[in-house]
Amino acid sequence: MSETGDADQTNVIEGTEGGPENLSEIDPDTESDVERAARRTPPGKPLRVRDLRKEFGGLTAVDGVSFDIEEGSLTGLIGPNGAGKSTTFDCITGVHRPTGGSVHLRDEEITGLRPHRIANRGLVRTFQITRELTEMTVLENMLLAPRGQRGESLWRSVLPGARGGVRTQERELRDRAWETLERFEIDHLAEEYAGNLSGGQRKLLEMARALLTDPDVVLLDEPLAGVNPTLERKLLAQVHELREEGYTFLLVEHDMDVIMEHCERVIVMHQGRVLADDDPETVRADERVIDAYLGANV
Ligand SMILES: Nc1ncnc2c1ncn2[C@@H]1O[C@H](COP(=O)(O)OP(=O)(O)OP(=O)(O)O)[C@@H](O)[C@H]1O
Repeated sequence: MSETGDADQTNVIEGTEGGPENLSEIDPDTESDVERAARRTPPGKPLRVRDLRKEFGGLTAVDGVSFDIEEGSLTGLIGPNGAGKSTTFDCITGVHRPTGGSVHLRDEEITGLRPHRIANRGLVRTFQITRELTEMTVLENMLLAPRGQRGESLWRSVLPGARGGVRTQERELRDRAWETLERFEIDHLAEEYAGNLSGGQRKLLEMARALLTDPDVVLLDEPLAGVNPTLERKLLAQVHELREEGYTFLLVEHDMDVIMEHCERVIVMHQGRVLADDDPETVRADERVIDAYLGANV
């Protein structure tokens, strides 16, 4: 069965789909096995992006982006407005089907797969809590693992009809939901409607939901927007702790101080391309980066 063939059996929880372009996978290309092997991720680099492109009509939003992400790292992805950061995230996570290039997660090519398929393989991103989800409690948000997360397959396996151990799996899912809420110190809010949470608490919930399914690689999309300094410290401390446990993070964040202080590596995008990819100090001193930011409406 194709990767997209059974997608409709699941409920759409969030608007992560990029439209008709997601409905099919990228056509198999004609490259040789040797070329294909060269694009796979080497050991210690769970995510490899090669020559990624995305065009919207006549506009090239992502123009040949390549990078590898190190295991257990916190890498920042920055760039002025319109640089192509979100589109890159969307192409990696299957929200958009790339126009060209490839994405590998460990040994597997995930280019053009639908978001939940990619999540099932261990790459997730944080999603904003949508309006429907604000009308559910925090715990319900956790248990209703959103489309595009590994929990979906876990949840499906506890539905009637699944073979054996249904209660055990359901209990495990609940236990993990509680543990994750405790980890982010929002377990006391479990019965609260998500809509009643503060901006910062919602960000913690978004992160908890992404982490619920124990992913390998987590893409954080502006996790600190609207977060007060106390919660910001808490969130960043969690990210560092999780990193030490082996999770790998790629972070899009507009707060440059956070990026420079917390990431060991920074990828700078400008006009759809990678302008610099280095440690924070080197990036900060890079004339091309300074020019790109000075010339842009950041
Ligand atoms: N769905 C779309 N249709 C058409 N153009 C798009 C679409 N999404 C993004 N773009 C365009 O692609 C370019 C890159 O946008 P993108 O949102 O990826 O940049 P960004 O670096 O994330 O910017 P920001 O920091 O402002 O969020 C921009 O010119 C944007 O207008």
